[in-house]
Amino acid sequence: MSTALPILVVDDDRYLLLALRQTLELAGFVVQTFERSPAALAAVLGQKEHFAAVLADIRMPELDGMALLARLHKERPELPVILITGHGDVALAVQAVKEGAYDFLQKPVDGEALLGALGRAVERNRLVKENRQLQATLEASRAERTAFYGLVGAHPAMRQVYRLIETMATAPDPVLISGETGSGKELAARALHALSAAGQPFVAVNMAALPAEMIESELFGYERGAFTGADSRKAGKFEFAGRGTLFLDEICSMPLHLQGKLLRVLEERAFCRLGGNAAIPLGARVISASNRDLEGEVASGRFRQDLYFRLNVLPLKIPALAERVADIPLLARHFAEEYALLHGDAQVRLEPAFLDALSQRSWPGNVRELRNLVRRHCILGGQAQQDKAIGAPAAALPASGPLSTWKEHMEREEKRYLIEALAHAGGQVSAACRILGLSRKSVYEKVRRLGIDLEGLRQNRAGKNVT
Ligand SMILES: Nc1ncnc2c1ncn2[C@@H]1O[C@H](COP(=O)(O)OP(=O)(O)OP(=O)(O)O)[C@@H](O)[C@H]1O
Repeated sequence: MSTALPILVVDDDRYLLLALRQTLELAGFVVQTFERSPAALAAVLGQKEHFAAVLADIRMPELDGMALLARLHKERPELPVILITGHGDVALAVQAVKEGAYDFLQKPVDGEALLGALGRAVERNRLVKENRQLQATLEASRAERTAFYGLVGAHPAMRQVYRLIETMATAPDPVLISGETGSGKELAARALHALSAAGQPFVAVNMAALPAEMIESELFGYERGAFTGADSRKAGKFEFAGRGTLFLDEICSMPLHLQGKLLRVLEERAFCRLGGNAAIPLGARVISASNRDLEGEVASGRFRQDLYFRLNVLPLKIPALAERVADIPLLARHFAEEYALLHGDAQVRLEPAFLDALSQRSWPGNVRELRNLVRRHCILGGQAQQDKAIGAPAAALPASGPLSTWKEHMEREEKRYLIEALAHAGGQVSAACRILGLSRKSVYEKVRRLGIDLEGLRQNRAGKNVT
């Protein structure tokens, strides 16, 4: 410990003052003494000296030690004050410590006890100051943040999101993330997970991408024989999530009858596999997300109000890209860098005109759409036709492809999933039924409705067997 620290000593007893000065100076402190406490107070508040500690007699005329302590504690709360008390003053000294004194010493003052108390006091003072400096540095770097756990953005609205995520990470309650499609809801969920359950599983389930009949078994798992095709026990997403995070994306697509079941699970914090009775404790935190207005869904009776309240304990709104246009160049450069890194290419320079044009067009697909457009730009390079369009004034800019309707999107997903299962089953419908947990009737209905070439899938499989 450096001992060249300034200590203020105040005592109306001139002899004691002299003795204290000698002891402290011998120990290497720089000592300033006062016989009158108002002068001592003025020296501290006058800011001429930054004392490391104050040593004051408790009994003094004019301003006594307790009154001096009260003033110092109010105006310089971090400055340690040690009071010197007489024999009969122990109760008063205890009171002084309650009111903020760092310590007290009894007369006659023992040199060793004095140096010990002072050493501890200045050390604490140093730590408090250091901590304050660290906090200030941290605050400054927070205020300048341009990225946060995979989320890129320096707009105040995004910095507010970062702060909220940090706060929400300290509580175990459900979080409901809202925001337009492609605005970064899943990334926000992953950031929350990284801060609250790093090292534990993050399990994401997209309610809109799963056929309605499969959602229940996907979430809760099943016991052998729970339904036709359930020939072995299977764990569900709740189980896989363990003590981590279960991310329920597009929660508004959850069928009504399952919403009641999810509500019960969240309230009882336990669930059963389908066809089973054993209650499995729910250890994971549930984060849900919706790009539709859930309150509107509740009003129209498509979403249970009680479940909405249960999921929306901590609401987190991700702003649309249109609300943070200033972040577009930063995001575009980030995606160009990401592309170069992934493909081992030299980084594409993004021309100011290109960045300007990006900032002027509209982004119905939000950051996802921006990412796709920047990637296309990186792939096609400066000469490509698209580039001309991308670099053109806003009015001439095409969207990065028309968005399909909800129904078209769902049918595409359904078809893709069915083809995957059928291909996996070698075109055998009965085997695909087992994988999908669907009846033959409903698989044939889907094959017909979605125009899937079952024969082609079978031949493809046969061809593969031959070669
Ligand atoms: N702030 C961001 N910084 C960097 N990348 C982002 C940001 N926001 C979104 N992205 C990227 O955009 C894409 C879409 O993000 P994400 O899946 O999190 O959006 P979402 O809101 O969950 O979309 P949806 O509602 O369609 O499920 C991802 O590739 C993601 O990495």
